[in-house]
Amino acid sequence: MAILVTGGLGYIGSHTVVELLNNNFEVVIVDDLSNSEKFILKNIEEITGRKPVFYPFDLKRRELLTQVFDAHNIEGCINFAASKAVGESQLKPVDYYENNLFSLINILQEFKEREISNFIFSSSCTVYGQADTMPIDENTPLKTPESVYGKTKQMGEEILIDFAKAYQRKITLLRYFNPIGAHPSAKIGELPIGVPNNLVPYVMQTAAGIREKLNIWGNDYPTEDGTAVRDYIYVVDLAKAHVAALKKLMQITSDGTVVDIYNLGTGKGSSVLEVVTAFEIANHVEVPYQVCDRREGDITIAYANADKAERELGWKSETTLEEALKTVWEWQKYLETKK
Ligand SMILES: NC(=O)c1ccc[n+]([C@@H]2O[C@H](COP(=O)([O-])OP(=O)(O)OC[C@H]3O[C@@H](n4cnc5c(N)ncnc54)[C@H](O)[C@@H]3O)[C@@H](O)[C@H]2O)c1
Ligand SMILES: O=c1ccn([C@@H]2O[C@H](COP(=O)(O)OP(=O)(O)O[C@H]3O[C@H](CO)[C@H](O)[C@H](O)[C@H]3O)[C@@H](O)[C@H]2O)c(=O)[nH]1
Repeated sequence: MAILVTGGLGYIGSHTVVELLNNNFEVVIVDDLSNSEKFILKNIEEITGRKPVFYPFDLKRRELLTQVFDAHNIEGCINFAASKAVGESQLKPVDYYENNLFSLINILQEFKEREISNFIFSSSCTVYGQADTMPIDENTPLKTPESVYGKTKQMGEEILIDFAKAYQRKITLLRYFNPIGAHPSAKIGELPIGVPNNLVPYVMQTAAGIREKLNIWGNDYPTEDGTAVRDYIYVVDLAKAHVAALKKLMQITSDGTVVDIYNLGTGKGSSVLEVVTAFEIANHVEVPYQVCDRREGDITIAYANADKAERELGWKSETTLEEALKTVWEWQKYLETKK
């Protein structure tokens, strides 16, 4: 019996594969390497001493996916594979809908035909938009996301709920807040391909001298220091939540529909300036910055109420912001050795 992990060589996927292997799951990865690199597979093997099965192809190729389901006894899927750049999604909407939704539908067709259950979906707190109250729990009303990327997440959730209801299957939607950090071994982390859009990779590259200055997008928000607030969750903690969610889903033996939804965050909001300062203190480096206009589409504040995950999955975030930011710097040093 094996778990299919799509996008398993990507940032969150690779950390989750490590946790799955450490928990003795058999893992089958499908990843087309569109936003990841093959050396991550070797490093996963070095960290865990175990070898996941790996297929390098695009999930939109249904016939290849069918062969994977024929070859392995798949009993569940964690679906990370998706395109995730918010700005790019506005410029290439059709490509984003195609990649994020066709991939999902192809997997669900296999599930449907083979009576497989246990599906875990990577969703995002972007489905809440700018929530009216903080912290954000799972009952906070959803808003139409600003970006095409966000819409693919909301549509993905709806497709999965309909799938679970119609075919009596078990699904879990995990809404991540802002994942950061790298594995303590510094052998896997977020690959900086091109100019980073996200805060922490940009901070990392600025500290390393790859970027001259961090642009802080706005200091006129109605927050304590004027910069926007997010909930930064350590990626290894996030990976562990997937294992907990999968175990819970697999333990449910009764036939029938199960739709579980969990917010995964720390419960604590940090401003952009707080992240910059924490990075400097944790790593004894300087992060030069300048304040610029707000970035279009950004919200003011988002942080999670993750009590439901603690109650029902026995999971909670354990790593502090400073600890997580230390692993970011170790990862940057590792990347320099690979040049
Ligand atoms: N990183 C975040 O801030 C964040 C926040 C919320 C939700 N998410 C979601 O979590 C998931 C994982 O994010 P990540 O940060 O690890 O991204 P990532 O880009 O590092 O990983 C995604 C992986 O999927 C692969 N992939 C993409 N399209 C594919 C396809 N059609 N066929 C096969 N492989 C394909 C890529 O090569 C990559 O390795 C995504 O669904 C993302 O939308 C991420
Ligand atoms: O160079 C930068 C990059 C970011 N920021 C600021 O840092 C904060 C965090 O920005 P990120 O881009 O790291 O994260 P977002 O919260 O904007 O978006 C991320 O989290 C979302 C969920 O809320 C989606 O999942 C999305 O895919 C993912 O990129 C924002 O206030 C942003 O304006 C800067 O000031 N400078």
